[in-house]
Amino acid sequence: MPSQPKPRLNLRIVLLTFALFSAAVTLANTFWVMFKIQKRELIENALEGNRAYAARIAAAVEGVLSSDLDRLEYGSAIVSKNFSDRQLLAVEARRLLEQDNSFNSVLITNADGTIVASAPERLQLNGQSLQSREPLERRKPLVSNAFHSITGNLVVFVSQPVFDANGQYLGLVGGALRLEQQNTLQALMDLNRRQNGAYVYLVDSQRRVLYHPDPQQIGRLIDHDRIVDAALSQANGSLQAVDRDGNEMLAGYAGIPSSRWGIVSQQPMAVVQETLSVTALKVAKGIVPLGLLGLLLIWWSGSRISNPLSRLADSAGRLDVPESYERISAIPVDYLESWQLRRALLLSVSLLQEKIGRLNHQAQSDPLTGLANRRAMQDALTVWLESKKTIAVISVDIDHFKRVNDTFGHDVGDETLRSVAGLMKQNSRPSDLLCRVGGEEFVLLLPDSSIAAAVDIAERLRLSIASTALEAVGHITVSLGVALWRAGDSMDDVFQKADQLLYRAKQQGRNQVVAEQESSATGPAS
Ligand SMILES: Nc1nc2c(ncn2[C@@H]2O[C@H](COP(=O)(O)OP(=O)(O)OP(=O)(O)O)[C@@H](O)[C@H]2O)c(=O)[nH]1
Repeated sequence: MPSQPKPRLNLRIVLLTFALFSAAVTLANTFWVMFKIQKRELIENALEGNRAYAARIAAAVEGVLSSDLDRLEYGSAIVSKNFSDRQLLAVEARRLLEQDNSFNSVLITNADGTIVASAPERLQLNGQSLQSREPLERRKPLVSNAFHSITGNLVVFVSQPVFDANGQYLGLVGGALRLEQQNTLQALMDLNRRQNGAYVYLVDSQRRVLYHPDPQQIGRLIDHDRIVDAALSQANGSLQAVDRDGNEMLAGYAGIPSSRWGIVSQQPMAVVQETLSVTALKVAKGIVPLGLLGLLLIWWSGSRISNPLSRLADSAGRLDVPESYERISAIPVDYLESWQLRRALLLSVSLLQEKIGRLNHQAQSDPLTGLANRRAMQDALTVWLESKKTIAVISVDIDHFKRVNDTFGHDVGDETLRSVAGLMKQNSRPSDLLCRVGGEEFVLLLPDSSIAAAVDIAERLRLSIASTALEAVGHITVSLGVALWRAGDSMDDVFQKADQLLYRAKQQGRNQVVAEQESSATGPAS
């Protein structure tokens, strides 16, 4: 099977990363959508506000101009009755000027455009020619575009033609509005100054600025500006566009039909962006604590979900450890999948440990007799030498076992070995360890035993074997050597001693026990 590298990510990291990532994306998305909606709304509101504002100002300007025309029409009617009376014309010009603040100067010209009366008189305009020829040619009520007057001021000229009773054109009565000076138009516009970076300006049909909150801009020509184009089309609407100075603007526009002028009310997009940034910051401040709480909650619940799985996975890698079953049982399982996994693992632990136990038993026992083998004896001694004060060692060897084999065959020999093992079990305590260490050699280890107690057991075993008639073989005997290990002794020396005592028992005629200290053999069974 091809070996794959061990994955470095664990479930907890995957789960938490995914959950936190999803939450963060959802939060960011919500914030982004809110931001977009808010932006759209602010833009639409600004556009609609400017459109409505431009329409309102246009209507007001239209009202001012039409009332100026009305006043001049009235003056025209008065002077037409006696146009040759210069005194009358002068009085009427003064009256029109002083009536209110509508005009900065009032002129009356004859049909050639020569000024025949004017106010204020200090300007001394009488006898000079009218700069703008258009009103003379058109012979209609007219609001001009801006132009430079005789005195060099930038003005617009509002005029009414003067006809006699026969309909003959006599000249005109007109009022000049100086764009840089206070007049009703200026007063109206100044009254309507706007907040939040928004402002209004007025252009004539030739794109010249007639009013602007920044006086520097008055008289300037605005070419190539979509917003001005829209205003001069005389429609009322709104537009998001870049102005001539390269600033993105949210503009409303409206036309003034009597003069073909246009009004623009506009607000830099940057102001909306700024409002938006402030709102976004407020929203973020509101969202962040709640968002953090949510993320903490996800972190906590993610940990709770993944914790049992992590612990189960960790335990799955160490099923062979003896305390596995208890450790896995202690893992809390709150949901079905973890419960199923725990149950499966517990089952695996039981099966595995049962199998390990079986293998251990097989590895540590003698297959013929079922007694412990040398390895098991070593393992037991490793533990006992640490914890026991004494261990009695009884070495057992069957007498003339070769004869059994030779006489009855190997199988009967094996059966005899099994019978001797059975008798050894019968004559020992559960705490004793019975081992087969060679062909027909056995060792009994008796923990916490005295030499006398060990001799008793050895003797009982000898008698038991000698008195038992085995099938096919009949009676056999064993010889035994008994030695005692005390804490601090060398175990190898004690085994050697037990073997020497056994050898002595053989030499002394077999079927007897020879123990240390007394060094006396208990006599053979008679
Ligand atoms: N059937 C059988 N015989 C075995 C086994 N292991 C060893 N033997 C035999 O046990 C016999 C041991 O014989 P010896 O060591 O000469 O000693 P003995 O005949 O018992 O004589 P003494 O020990 O001096 O009383 C040999 O014939 C071995 O072949 C076994 O597993 N099964």
